[in-house]
Amino acid sequence: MSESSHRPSRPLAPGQWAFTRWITLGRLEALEIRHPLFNATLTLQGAHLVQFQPTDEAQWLWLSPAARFEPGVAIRGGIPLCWPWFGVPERNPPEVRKRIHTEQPHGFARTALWRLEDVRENAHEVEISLALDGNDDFADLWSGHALALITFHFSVRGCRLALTTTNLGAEPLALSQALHTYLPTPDLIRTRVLGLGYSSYIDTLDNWAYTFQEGPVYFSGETDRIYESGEPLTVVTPAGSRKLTPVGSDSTVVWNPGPDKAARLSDFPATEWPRMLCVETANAASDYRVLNTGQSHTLGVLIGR
Ligand SMILES: O=P(O)(O)OC[C@H]1O[C@H](O)[C@H](O)[C@@H](O)[C@@H]1O
Repeated sequence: MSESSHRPSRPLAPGQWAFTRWITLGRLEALEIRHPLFNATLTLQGAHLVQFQPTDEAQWLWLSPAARFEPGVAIRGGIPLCWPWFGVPERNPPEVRKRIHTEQPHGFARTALWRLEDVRENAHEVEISLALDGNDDFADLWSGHALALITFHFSVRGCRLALTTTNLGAEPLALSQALHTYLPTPDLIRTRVLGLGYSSYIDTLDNWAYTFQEGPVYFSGETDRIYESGEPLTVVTPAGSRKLTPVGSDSTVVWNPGPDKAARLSDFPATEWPRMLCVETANAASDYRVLNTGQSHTLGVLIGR
């Protein structure tokens, strides 16, 4: 399929969009939004939000200085979409795992080419929707037939993502997924996540042991946890705070690679781990979802002030 076929079928008359334009980011086709109130960049590959920045503010998302923008390569930073499974296949519930025919983590959506469905703009907001058909094109990786539709809503208040999955297959569909949000911090050790207190989590670094969170989440190095909570969160860093309000989620992944894993990770400078953290709005572990034929589920997050 040629790249241009992913653009809207209507001819792009000059001036059709006031704030959005096509750009090439590395070797990827992308949409750049330059609105008087905010800027954002979104690649067609992965429907990946790379950057979001209200005017005169710092970037709200962390992007690795070593991120690559190449076909088939997951972008390190921004918000990768993990779909239709989260994490390594072998750690997924049997119902999810039985459809997966690869050992690759986090599904195939983050490296697949999505198609642009809609761009809407006004003086206050920009809304962009993209779609991906999870069908036989991915048969070597996964069995299923589902439509993924993501809508990004940008305003000066923040950005809102809504990822709706519809089961188009004849059998019930079990999936896990995450909006894998990378956030910046000037200093991880002085960063905390509020809102996960009094919930249980799976500590994947402690043999997937169930553990109880007493108060705020603090970081001292590598952290990789699946919290059984979809409550609103506040991430407090020395540079300020950010609120994350999940929709359709009862699980939240909190991740930082720490020094050793950072040195092994792709497209991740070894010294960068104290300057980022991931807080991922998820349907992971026992929070996986089952959709009957024709049924939809929306996983979303509002990243706000
Ligand atoms: O390197 P990636 O495939 O992008 O995964 C990055 C990270 O994603 C999630 O946060 C998982 O919980 C981690 O275990 C994983 O290391």
